[in-house]
Amino acid sequence: MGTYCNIPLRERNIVLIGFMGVGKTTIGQLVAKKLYRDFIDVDQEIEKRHQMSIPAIFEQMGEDYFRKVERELIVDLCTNTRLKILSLGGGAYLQEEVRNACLSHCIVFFLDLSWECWKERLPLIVDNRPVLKNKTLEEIEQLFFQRRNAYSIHNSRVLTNNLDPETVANEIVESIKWTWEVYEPNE
Ligand SMILES: Nc1ncnc2c1ncn2[C@@H]1O[C@H](COP(=O)(O)OP(=O)(O)OP(=O)(O)O)[C@@H](O)[C@H]1O
Ligand SMILES: O=C(O)C1=C[C@@H](O)[C@@H](O)[C@H](O)C1
Ligand SMILES: [Mg+2]
Repeated sequence: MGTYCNIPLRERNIVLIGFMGVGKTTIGQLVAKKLYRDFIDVDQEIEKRHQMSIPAIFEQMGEDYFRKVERELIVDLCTNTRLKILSLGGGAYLQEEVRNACLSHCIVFFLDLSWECWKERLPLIVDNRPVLKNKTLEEIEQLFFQRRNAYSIHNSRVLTNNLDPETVANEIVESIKWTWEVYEPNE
């Protein structure tokens, strides 16, 4: 765990990363409840601040604008808040500045899912994820594997294949409590 960070482990934000639809929003909410912490979903926060849906922001303001807003919000949350559960949008972690902010201030969990399992999720999410719009399944598969390079830089990975959200959330909570106990045991 980064020794250059002076925030106690127990106070660091917990960040969930991973491809669209792996469950960052669903599972982040559950983790927050279980740890009695505030939950912030970066996509939802951007929608709230703009009073617009993500697809509308992409359409009317463009992806570059969205990425800038996303980056600035995440860097701000990582730098200026503690004790939160943060679920990122699926593409946020592709930005180096986002990775650096998350890795230097927070504990980063990569929610992983096999391509075979992910494909079954596609119908649930395809309508409101602009990045998937007009892409063939082959193109989405390419994106899925390309993005793994960025997601592979994390503190902890949870493989979620065939696990329900509750089970994944419990695994994350156990893992984080283990980390706290090992690195910062209570007196
Ligand atoms: N472990 C799971 N098992 C089955 N379905 C799940 C699981 N986790 C999430 N889902 C379902 O998959 C869909 C996408 O989940 P969710 O919105 O949490 O993904 P996400 O990672 O936040 O996506 P995005 O990157 O686009 O924000 C939802 O319909 C959710 O109910
Ligand atoms: O993976 C992506 O690039 C995205 C994922 C969503 O969470 C949203 O942030 C948006 O639809 C872009
Ligand atoms: Mg989400």
